[in-house]
Amino acid sequence: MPKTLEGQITPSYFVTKEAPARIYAMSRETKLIVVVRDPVTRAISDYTQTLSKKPDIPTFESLTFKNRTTGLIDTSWSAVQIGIYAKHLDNWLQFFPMRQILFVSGERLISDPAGELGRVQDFLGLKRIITDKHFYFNQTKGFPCLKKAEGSSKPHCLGKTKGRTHPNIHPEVVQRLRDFYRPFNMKFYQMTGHNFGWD
Ligand SMILES: Nc1ncnc2c1ncn2[C@@H]1O[C@H](COP(=O)(O)OS(=O)(=O)O)[C@@H](OP(=O)(O)O)[C@H]1O
Repeated sequence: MPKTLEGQITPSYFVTKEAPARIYAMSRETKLIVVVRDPVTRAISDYTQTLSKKPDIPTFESLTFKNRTTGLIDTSWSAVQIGIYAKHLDNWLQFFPMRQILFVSGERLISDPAGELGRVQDFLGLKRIITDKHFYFNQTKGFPCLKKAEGSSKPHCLGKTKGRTHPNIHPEVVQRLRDFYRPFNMKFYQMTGHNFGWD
């Protein structure tokens, strides 16, 4: 019988302080896959998702800053906090070696899904079964879609909650966030040995 791999997906694992110790206690051989994207876009996407559920929340700008005049960023706001990848990774590296962690680029998952999934398959020790021929780019959605969904002859695209239009954020605020994340991004590139090109 072929060996099977079991997996579980939860976006909050990566940023949960207790998660590495708990997973390590369960199985120290576990392979970890994390999808990361530009933390600034991630924060805006996060805010957009919350806004779609709670339209009355304050503006992105007012949540970003502790003090708008000094430009002091509120790092306790989860949309900001989650994007400090180097800090979260540090926590995982107390338990797991880098070779057991794969970071998938969210940007490349859109521009080159087969390439990125090639890395995932290699990391999991699987044959490269998913390739370019499984995808087509849907211009309307702005995302790649599967030519055929599993067990079906029909295409499959991501659901309508993906690719929500992000609100326009003042360029000054975006720039301030870019400056804030830069040192953490550099540290993250160093730790992973991979330049994600977010600057
Ligand atoms: N497969 C794949 N490839 C590329 N990008 C993807 C993919 N799946 C989800 N996304 C984008 O991730 C953002 C958060 O998605 P979700 O709404 O699914 O978030 S959550 O997992 O429910 O928290 C959201 O980003 P934005 O659309 O830019 O806001 C999703 O579009």
